[in-house]
Amino acid sequence: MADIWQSAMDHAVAIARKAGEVVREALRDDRKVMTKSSSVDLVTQTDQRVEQLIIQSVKEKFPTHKFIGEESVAAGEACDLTDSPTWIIDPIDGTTNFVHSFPFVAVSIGFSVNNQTEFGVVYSCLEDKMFTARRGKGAFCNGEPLQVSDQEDIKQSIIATEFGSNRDPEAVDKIFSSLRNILCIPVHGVRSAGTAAINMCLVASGCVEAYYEIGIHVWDVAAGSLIVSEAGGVLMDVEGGEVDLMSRRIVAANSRTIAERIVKEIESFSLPRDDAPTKH
Ligand SMILES: O=P([O-])([O-])O[C@@H]1[C@@H](O)[C@H](O)[C@@H](O)[C@H](O)[C@@H]1O
Ligand SMILES: [Mg+2]
Ligand SMILES: [Mg+2]
Repeated sequence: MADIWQSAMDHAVAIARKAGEVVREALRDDRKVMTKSSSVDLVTQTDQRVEQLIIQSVKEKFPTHKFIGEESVAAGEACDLTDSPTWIIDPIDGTTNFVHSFPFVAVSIGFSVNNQTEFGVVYSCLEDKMFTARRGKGAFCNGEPLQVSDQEDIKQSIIATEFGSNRDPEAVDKIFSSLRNILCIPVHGVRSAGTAAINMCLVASGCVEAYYEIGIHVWDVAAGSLIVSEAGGVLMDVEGGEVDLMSRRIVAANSRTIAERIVKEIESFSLPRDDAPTKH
């Protein structure tokens, strides 16, 4: 039976690759850096240009589809996920890396229908790695199948996390307390790619056993979540319940065993949900 979303996924792959060319080109120029929620929450004109490139191209082919775009939300658009076909876009995941020419920068495009992610595309622009997943049909990198690590011993594992852009001392204390707890299990190591989407693709590729973070947004993880699941991985909330992509918290792991072991060490805290009503 024909897959009604195949043409949309094909478009996502094509536009992600084109966006990656824009990102690589922009790395050759000076980047005008602006800030959003704080002095360390960076955005550039390239983030904004790439998001508009993706959205305009989709509107031409799929005029009834909806969007959740990081920079559109930053400009005041709603972050509401409905049953409608919705493109969940992070035009540059790893903007701080992009500003500093640190070589892990991704374009992330998730696609949701009836509140279920149907496909995810993460293009690692400088590695030229196209990570894709279609619900129920596996996860791939440049067409090669992905499989999570089979490591079940946390003490033989590498764990990825990020420190985000939250500099509130109480939050930072919990972030570092969780990091200390996990490091002292002990694990083999902790890594930060600087982008949630690439961290999740590293889980899907079997390079790290788990990634966790409190502070992410739905656009950071929508595509990566399906790529992890379709590679045989597990998603969980940082307190062990079902993952909620709007909750700003996630654990993505190769197995429930590793996920539950990580959860035990995390000092969790809550943040306003992505879909919380915006205060006017
Ligand atoms: O802003 P951006 O580069 O698209 O996304 C980034 C995320 O990928 C990362 O996990 C988080 O720690 C950063 O604070 C930032 O949110
Ligand atoms: Mg992001
Ligand atoms: Mg971004």
